[in-house]
Amino acid sequence: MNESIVVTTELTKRYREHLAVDAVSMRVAAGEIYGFLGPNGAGKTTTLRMLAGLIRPSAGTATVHGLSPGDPAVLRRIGVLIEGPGFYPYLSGRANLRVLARYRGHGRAEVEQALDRVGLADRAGERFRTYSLGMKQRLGVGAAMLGDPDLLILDEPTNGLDPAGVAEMRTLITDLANDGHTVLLSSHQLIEVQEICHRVGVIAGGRLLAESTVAELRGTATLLVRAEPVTVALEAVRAVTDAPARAGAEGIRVDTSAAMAPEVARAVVSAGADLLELRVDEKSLEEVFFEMTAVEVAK
Ligand SMILES: Nc1ncnc2c1ncn2[C@@H]1O[C@H](COP(=O)(O)OP(=O)(O)OP(=O)(O)O)[C@@H](O)[C@H]1O
Repeated sequence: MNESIVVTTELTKRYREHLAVDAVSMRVAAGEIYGFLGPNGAGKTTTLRMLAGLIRPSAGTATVHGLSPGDPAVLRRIGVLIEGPGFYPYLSGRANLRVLARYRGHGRAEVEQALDRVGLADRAGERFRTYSLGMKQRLGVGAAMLGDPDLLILDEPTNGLDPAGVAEMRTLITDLANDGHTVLLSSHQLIEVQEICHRVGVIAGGRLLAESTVAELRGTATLLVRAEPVTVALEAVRAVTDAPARAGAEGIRVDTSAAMAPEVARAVVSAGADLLELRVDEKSLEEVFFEMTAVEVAK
């Protein structure tokens, strides 16, 4: 894997007796889109705030580009969108970014570059209050993009967007990663995470339950075989694979890769059974996520 940009070790945040983030050890590699995934109140925003240097951990450590999160050298290299920057409704998108740019020591050229990156160059002269929610969110990403930082930390960038807005944001984030930016985003919208993130960290109740690629998280695929008679088919399946196979109401489930499908089909047919259906049934990230977080809640 590429060089790690963000590394946390047992990172913890406690608010009085409440453990908001509980010993989280995570790693975000250069150039990847890392999805921080969890239900409401899981501890996503609190973790991102610690990484952005906005709040201090109660215990554990975090480094960004090998340095402490609040270090000025780090702040120059990261762009943050957490709980939306406050934009002035009566100023244009461009004027809003200019206000922020002046405050952060960036010039007008950087404002134009950021507007261009988030696809708002054509509408930059219009007042912020006339923007759609999707445009407002993109302006937020534009604000984070000022100075072209190499790491973007985006808290729920698609929150409240309609499907078209979600799709636009997804394209924007993918484009940014293709241009070499590293993106750490949080979300409870599993579908988008599944589609655009290279790796995900699943958090619930303050604890990081898993960190892996989406494919690894989903585990092996299941082949679903509907055939008659079931007993003949099950025996045939077991003769060609050692993978666990069981007959249930839907048919026979075989926990194996999709590549086994032709061999399983041949075995069932040559054993004399009628093959009614054969499909590869992959768990969606959503199913995995609910299974994992339900276990955590039940503890
Ligand atoms: N400043 C604070 N004081 C006390 N408790 C807090 C504070 N900030 C967050 N918490 C609590 O810490 C827990 C984690 O909150 P956090 O905002 O990090 O979750 P989240 O995963 O971002 O959820 P959401 O998607 O709802 O924003 C919650 O129970 C929250 O109430």
